[in-house]
Amino acid sequence: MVTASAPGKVYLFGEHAVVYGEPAVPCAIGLRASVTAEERSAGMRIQASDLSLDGFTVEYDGEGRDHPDIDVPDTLVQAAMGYVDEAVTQVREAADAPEASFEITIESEIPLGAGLGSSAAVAAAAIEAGTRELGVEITPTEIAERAYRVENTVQDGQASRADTFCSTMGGAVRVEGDDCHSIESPDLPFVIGYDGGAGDTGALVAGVRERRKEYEFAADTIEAIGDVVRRGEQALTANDTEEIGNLMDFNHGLLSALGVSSRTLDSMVWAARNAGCLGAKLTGAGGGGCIVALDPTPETLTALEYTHGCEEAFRAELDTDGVRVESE
Ligand SMILES: Nc1ncnc2c1ncn2[C@@H]1O[C@H](COP(=O)(O)OP(=O)(O)OP(=O)(O)O)[C@@H](O)[C@H]1O
Ligand SMILES: C[C@@](O)(CCO)CC(=O)[O-]
Ligand SMILES: [Mg+2]
Repeated sequence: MVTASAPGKVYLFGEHAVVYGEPAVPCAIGLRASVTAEERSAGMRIQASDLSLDGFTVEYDGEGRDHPDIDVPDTLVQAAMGYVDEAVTQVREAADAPEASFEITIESEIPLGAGLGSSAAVAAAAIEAGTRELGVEITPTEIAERAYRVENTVQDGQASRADTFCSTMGGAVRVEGDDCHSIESPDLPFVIGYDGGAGDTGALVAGVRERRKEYEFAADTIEAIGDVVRRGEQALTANDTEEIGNLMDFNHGLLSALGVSSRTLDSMVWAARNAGCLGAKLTGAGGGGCIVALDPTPETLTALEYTHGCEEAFRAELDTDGVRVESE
């Protein structure tokens, strides 16, 4: 039995545009997803207690699938299982063990579908745990590549390597197409606001694709996000947190124009700005979920705690540890 974990992330800059080849800078944070894999002789069994309030267990054997808790909607089970199914496919391929079956248990501190990269963390941790359980050690680069394939399949062939590379390597990273590397980042005072909701990454990415097809200025907006990221990288190198904040504000406006913000995300962004943060933006796919603000003072955290629509506000720190084995 092997347990591996991987961190969630916030985007300083560049989500969505990164799907079209612009650069992005996500940073891993200290909230992790843990996946335990234990080989079984036949039939997969998956336990994912964070997926619904009551939690549920899914058993399947590759042919059909039944889930004993009949009150869990099929769509939730399907959506939920996509990432795990694909991660298991990657494990079997990496270990050259097409018949391998597992009992998989997922436990996560990362809210689901909220822009903090829960899917990438689950994929990376599942690949590490599953391959190790089969006695195969793969490099972080291969874990990142295989976790990317998981996201790309579930997101209908439209995913970037940003979330999966960041979750696998930890720390701050820069991703542009298939060019992925770790970068130096100052310790930034992240404050996260969470509206308790979620957005479907695949659907939001598809929405941006439609907008981009319909309006050429939406394509320009995506390029403008790329320009913001390039300026953001200079600000990071110069350790200029004020400028990083300004550029995060700009980035949020452009994401809003692409249609991926929401009323509560905007309220939280404005609450943070009114509290005097250095900058604030939605993080991840959007539609609902989390914003990230920079504020070394307690003001933004307090303001978010009193903001209508904000369910939870907390500080987060850059986590330099990527995917790691917890026990074997
Ligand atoms: N704890 C978990 N247990 C099982 N599956 C999970 C868990 N956390 C995430 N997942 C899978 O990831 C999906 C959510 O991924 P999605 O990409 O929509 O959001 P996210 O990764 O949290 O946010 P973003 O991609 O915007 O950063 C869930 O529907 C589920 O399939
Ligand atoms: C919206 C997106 O850019 C980030 C989701 O966390 C999608 C992706 O990069 O695959
Ligand atoms: Mg995701």
